[in-house]
Amino acid sequence: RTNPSGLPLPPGPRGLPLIGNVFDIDPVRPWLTYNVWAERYGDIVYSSILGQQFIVISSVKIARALFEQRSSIYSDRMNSTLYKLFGANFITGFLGYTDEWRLHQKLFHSTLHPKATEKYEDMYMEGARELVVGLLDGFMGATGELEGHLTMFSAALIMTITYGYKVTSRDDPIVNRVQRLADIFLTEMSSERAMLFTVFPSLLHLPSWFPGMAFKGKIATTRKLAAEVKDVPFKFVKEQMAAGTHTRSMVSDLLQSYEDAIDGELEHAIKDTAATVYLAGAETTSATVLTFILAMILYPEVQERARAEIDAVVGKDALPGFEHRSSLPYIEAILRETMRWYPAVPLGMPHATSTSDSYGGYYIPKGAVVMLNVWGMSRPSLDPDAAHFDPDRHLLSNGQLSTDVNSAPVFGLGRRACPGRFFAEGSMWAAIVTMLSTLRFSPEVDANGKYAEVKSEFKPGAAIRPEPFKCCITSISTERERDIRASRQSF
Ligand code: HEM
Repeated sequence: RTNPSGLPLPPGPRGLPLIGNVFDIDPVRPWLTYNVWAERYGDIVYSSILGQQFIVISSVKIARALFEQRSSIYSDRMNSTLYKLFGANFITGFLGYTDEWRLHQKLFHSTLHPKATEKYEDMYMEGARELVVGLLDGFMGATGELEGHLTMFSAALIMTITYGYKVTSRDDPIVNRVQRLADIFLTEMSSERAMLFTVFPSLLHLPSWFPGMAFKGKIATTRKLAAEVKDVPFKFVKEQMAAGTHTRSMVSDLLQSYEDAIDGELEHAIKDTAATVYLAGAETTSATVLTFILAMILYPEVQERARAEIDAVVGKDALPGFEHRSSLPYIEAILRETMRWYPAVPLGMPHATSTSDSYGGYYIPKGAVVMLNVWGMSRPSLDPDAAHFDPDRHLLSNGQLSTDVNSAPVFGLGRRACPGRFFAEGSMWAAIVTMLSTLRFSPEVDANGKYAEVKSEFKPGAAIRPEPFKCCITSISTERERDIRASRQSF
């Protein structure tokens, strides 16, 4: 669609010529700026940065109308030369709305749809129990130490499910390599830089000694690293399969189910989707579980109520498992509330329009970047209660879970919605329920016997996560602890 009736662009802040609104936006926490804009201009706001037009949506209703009902227009991504240059253009989330993306989508769907992910439930539980034992044996209350345990939890689980590869130490070479790549992508391919080179690709010809271009010096090694991240674990699976020693995984399932149809293109796509899993899933999962622990320390009454639900449904000394999930609505509500309270990806991943459109009397240009202000939908600035962690907001008066279609889309919406959602929810549920059944989280006690203050402060990154905090972790059930240690032998 073009703009034949001369419709206006959506309202928004007036920017400076050429650079647009670049200086208006909080560079570290842009979602805070978008909340202010939503209050001032409404739920659909237009802006521009360095010539790139973008639209920010702060209402679930509008987001659904565009991303779901008009998904053929709103499912593209910003096509930055920078991604290609760094060898990051294999990542599913960066692909345009192309046949290559459709193939990735099909592969993800066949292994990660809700029914298919049930086959990973034992692995989620195994990971959760390893995490609990790690916290009981190795956690000394030091700042930052908690992050290490959670990073290990999500990395090990992702490697097991994706490649059937067992990670046993924090120095694992395969995990180190992919984590290094994730760190480089995060620092060198910021959205602002990606946008700049999308609008002015010729700037990329400037030499690396030119101010602001030093990142070019890292391109060759990053591309090599990206190739290794895709090839090394994939080769591991193929070798294990050839020797008949492989354990079931996403990659082995895909290789087996497409056995007769495998050609170069398909093999390439399997490698790329598998490597995407760590880059998309590791930080988001560990950050969300860390947020959960912070909430439990700040809201001890929620922790106690959760424990009472587990004891009543599962039995005082028995261990919870997936067979209990549907009978534990309060635990499910805690998981939902954790993702609402501090959504790990507060602006989702930007979509882009593949043709022009109009909505609500406004013109939406082709090629505009369209962002979901998930933060604003989760925490409307006009709701004084929004900062409060309250799982009850997800429950009906009869104690059952609500099916609120207006809840913030923390996994995105439409055809580009997160394909790892069920994997993420299953693994986080296993971690949360296992920890609540065996551990108590509390603030650290200082030399005078007083609880140290814990603040809810968060830092941005690939996923936003709490600033390091100190805490105490104690075992609350010797029976469950014993059974967890014993069950690890059988995995
Ligand atoms: C708490 C955990 C997670 C959160 C909060 C999360 C959130 C998101 C969000 C907001 C998007 C953008 C959706 C959109 O564009 O509308 C996304 C995309 C994506 N996520 Fe997740 N995610 C999580 C875990 C995972 C896991 C475990 C995987 C592993 C398979 C994964 C794989 C992906 C992929 C491949 C995309 C890109 C989809 C596409 O562009 O078509 N995510 N995720």
